[in-house]
Amino acid sequence: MNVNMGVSSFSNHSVEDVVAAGMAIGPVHHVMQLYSMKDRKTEEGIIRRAEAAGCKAIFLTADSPVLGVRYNEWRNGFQPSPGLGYPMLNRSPEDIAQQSHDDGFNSFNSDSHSWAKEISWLRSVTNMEIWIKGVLTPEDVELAVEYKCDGVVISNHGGRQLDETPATIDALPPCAQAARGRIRIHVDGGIRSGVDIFKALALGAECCWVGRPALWGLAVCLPFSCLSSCEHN
Ligand SMILES: Cc1cc2nc3c(=O)[nH]c(=O)nc-3n(C[C@H](O)[C@H](O)[C@H](O)COP(=O)(O)O)c2cc1C
Repeated sequence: MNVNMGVSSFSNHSVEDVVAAGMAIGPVHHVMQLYSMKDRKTEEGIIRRAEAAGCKAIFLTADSPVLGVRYNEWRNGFQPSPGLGYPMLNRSPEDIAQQSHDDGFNSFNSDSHSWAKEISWLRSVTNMEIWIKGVLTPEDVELAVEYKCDGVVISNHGGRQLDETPATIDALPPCAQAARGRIRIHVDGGIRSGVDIFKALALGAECCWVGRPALWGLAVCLPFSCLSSCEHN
């Protein structure tokens, strides 16, 4: 099916385990999602583990220097289920139970990132491809070209970061036009069927990513349903 897998820095399973599970079902390209972090040693540790596990690229998420205001999560007192930690951040379940989700997120992530600072640092520590996830404007596509990034993911974080962001399917065409073939373009957000994928490819994306459909498939019937949610939609 040519499915790729992106591993979050906040994943509840390690990149080593996720890559092993992916490779057990077929050739899967893995990428490591990264945030700009306050502690470069933690950030570099994630990069080294991703390289050793065989990830091809870093997806640097640019849209979350701080966590968005998430009323539902506040109302529900969102926390990962007991027993789940953040192994890529070396945080045990007990560690993360001691902080709210927002405080935990904001304690790791740098709120002062910039193109110049982040890209040159990443280039100095890894040969993996560098993609910027969370681009929504032609201006940012131009900057990604200028900073010699390998690709951009047109994404609004599934609409979970800021209210009122443009839909990615609307942001895609001007971004693809600005790219003029100089940089690779992927998209995510609201991709729910083959027709959605067709539209995204027609509007200039090379590839689509999905977030929630995989989780819904897993929640309903574990891995079989997840695969079937990819195959049938
Ligand atoms: C539960 C959940 C956790 C997420 N965590 C991250 C994350 O750690 N880093 C990140 O860059 N994006 C994260 N995202 C956003 C996804 O990577 C992706 O941009 C989004 O889910 C795509 O929209 P879709 O769910 O409509 O397919 C998360 C999304 C969900 C639903």
